[in-house]
Amino acid sequence: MQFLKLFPETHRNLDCLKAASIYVVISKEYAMAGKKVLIVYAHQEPKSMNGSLKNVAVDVFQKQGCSVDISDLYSMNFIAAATRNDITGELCNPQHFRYGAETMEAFKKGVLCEEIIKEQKKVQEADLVIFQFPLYWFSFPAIMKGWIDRVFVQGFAFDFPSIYYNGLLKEKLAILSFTTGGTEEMFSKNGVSGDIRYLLWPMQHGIMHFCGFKVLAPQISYAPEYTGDKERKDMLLSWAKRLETIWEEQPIECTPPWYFQ
Ligand SMILES: Cc1cc2nc3c(=O)[nH]c(=O)nc-3n(C[C@H](O)[C@H](O)[C@H](O)COP(=O)(O)OP(=O)(O)OC[C@H]3O[C@@H](n4cnc5c(N)ncnc54)[C@H](O)[C@@H]3O)c2cc1C
Ligand SMILES: [Zn+2]
Repeated sequence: MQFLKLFPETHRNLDCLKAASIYVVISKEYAMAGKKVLIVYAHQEPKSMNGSLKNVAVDVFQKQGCSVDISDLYSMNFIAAATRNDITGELCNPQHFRYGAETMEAFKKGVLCEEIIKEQKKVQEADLVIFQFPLYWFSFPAIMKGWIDRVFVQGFAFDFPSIYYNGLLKEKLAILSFTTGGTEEMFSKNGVSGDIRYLLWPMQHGIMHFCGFKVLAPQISYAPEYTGDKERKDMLLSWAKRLETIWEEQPIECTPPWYFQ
């Protein structure tokens, strides 16, 4: 108060400051309100931890006024295998089938199968793609890997030389949110499974970054089957908390030192 008497101008300045901070809050909300999120979700059981993590994300984004699309791969009976059936038109070379070359051509001609076209549209519209899955053999479950194999077609997700920082999906963000069987300690540098970042290299760098995505730090929910209910609730809360400010996050520096140093 003494300070305000000495500097009466400050009243006005404080009002300006208040107005500015309200403006920042409103503009932040405005900025995230129109955002579009795609959750690519791979779990067979809605009551699973992965199911709960997916639901938490849907809740938070809907509260933010974002639109959320979900590709629930098991419910969709999504086909994991990359085959000739993915091309509905004539093949360029039926004598020697090359999946990559044929799907690239089919993408250009608009003759990929309906299932792939639908998923590509969802990716195209999304600002952020979240991959929600249980870790299977240090990687994605087959159904999700199949989604990647079939949806991230050359010409759509990447081309040459449009890879990594020039990948065709470079305006988008990606996050891997996954659960593990192993504990955090097992996935440490000196643990039996080695640093979790070693296995993130093919998934985050080899796939997401290759296609141009800006990669946000992964959300790892360690060993939910082996912790108590309180710990699981905390994992869900920390995901919800993180998602509240997800649009302000900076991507990781997705280069070898992040993974291997
Ligand atoms: C083929 C295969 C390969 C695998 N490879 C690996 C591997 O390489 N490395 C590795 O570490 N692990 C591996 N695993 C283990 C796997 O990653 C874990 O089993 C999985 O991540 C656990 O997640 P979940 O969602 O399936 O758990 P769930 O068993 O579905 O859930 C765990 C617990 O959370 C509870 N829960 C759900 N929702 C809530 C809620 N809202 N609040 C409180 N509790 C809740 C459930 O009731 C349950 O008790 C593998 C598993 C398989 C089948
Ligand atoms: Zn990278």
